[in-house]
Amino acid sequence: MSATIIDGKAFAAVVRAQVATQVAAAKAATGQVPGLAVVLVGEDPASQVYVRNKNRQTVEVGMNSFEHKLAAETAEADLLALIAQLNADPAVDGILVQLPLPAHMNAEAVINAIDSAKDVDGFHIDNVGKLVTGQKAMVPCTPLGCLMLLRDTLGTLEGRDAVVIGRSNIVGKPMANLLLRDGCTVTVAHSRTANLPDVVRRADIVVAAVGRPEMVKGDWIKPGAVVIDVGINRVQPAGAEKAKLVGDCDFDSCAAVAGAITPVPGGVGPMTIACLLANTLTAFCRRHALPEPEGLTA
Ligand SMILES: NC(=O)C1=CN([C@@H]2O[C@H](COP(=O)(O)OP(=O)(O)OC[C@H]3O[C@@H](n4cnc5c(N)ncnc54)[C@H](OP(=O)(O)O)[C@@H]3O)[C@@H](O)[C@H]2O)C=CC1
Ligand SMILES: Nc1nc(=O)c2c([nH]1)NC[C@@H]1CN(c3ccc(C(=O)N[C@@H](CCC(=O)O)C(=O)O)cc3)C=[N+]21
Repeated sequence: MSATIIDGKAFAAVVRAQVATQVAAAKAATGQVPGLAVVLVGEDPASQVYVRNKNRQTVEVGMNSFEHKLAAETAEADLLALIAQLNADPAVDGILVQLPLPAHMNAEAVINAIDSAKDVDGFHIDNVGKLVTGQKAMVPCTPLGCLMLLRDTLGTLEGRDAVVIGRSNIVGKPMANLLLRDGCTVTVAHSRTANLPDVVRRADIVVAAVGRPEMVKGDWIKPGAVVIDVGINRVQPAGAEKAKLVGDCDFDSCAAVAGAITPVPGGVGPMTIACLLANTLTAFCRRHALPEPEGLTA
């Protein structure tokens, strides 16, 4: 194996420590601490794990955490009423509605009902528009975490060829826009892309956000490229009792060729939560007309 392993877990701990320091300073300046409200509709076990982790880490950095659990059959109108209440609550700086929502709800309408200043996921149409046009926005947590890891690994991203595999609104598209803003030449690949391995072979930076276990193989990777694996796939290995977590990249074969690579778990996942806390602090600072948090925004 030749690649450097990018330790997202350790980097995320550094980000959280920076958030904690700046939360303490914000508290000293205002007498208040940032608050994050997380709304979970239904009982998806994976979502429950994330929400529990978010809750614990929010409290650890000195913020208030407000958890709202609603039954899967909750009416959309009731969820919208809760969002209206959180929008109006001065103790709440950030609102995250865990996705996916149950099928009977219109996720777009729900997301756009969140006050865009409190939209710490960066999914509200106003924040998407601001990101694309280069205005100050709330930047989606997973792509922001990937950007931090890439800047730390490579320094400037200017002039690099980047291939993002996946075009979702949550990961692929905002990732592509952030890389474009940092000066990369960006290709966005997806399920209809022709000759995907050849497209990926051009890349100095590969971001895989596909949701297909171990799809990206080592012989797709240009020697020395930086590989960011966003995928979180729970698989059941033959003969093994416990399910395990794998990424969208075949780790061993990619690590043999890449210059640097993120592992799963311990790569992008912990950065997503750290960036959620960073965004909540950013929202608090903007609302209280404090300076932007240092080193925590895109
Ligand atoms: N680490 C973290 O914090 C997070 C991890 N994730 C993980 O990242 C992965 C992607 O998530 P998300 O973006 O929400 O997923 P989506 O399912 O919304 O999007 C997947 C994208 O991959 C593309 N795709 C699917 N199959 C192929 C294929 N065979 N070849 C090329 N492209 C393909 C799809 O193309 P098309 O548009 O044509 O259908 C789509 O654009 C998942 O594993 C998810 O669990 C997600 C969020 C946070
Ligand atoms: N509104 C909304 N915003 C999100 O950001 C959002 C969401 N909905 N729905 C689900 C996805 C997924 N997601 C992850 C967060 C942390 C880890 C994470 O911490 N992963 C650990 C492992 C955790 C484990 O063991 O299961 C790791 O990769 O090391 C993973 C995935 C955020 N998402």
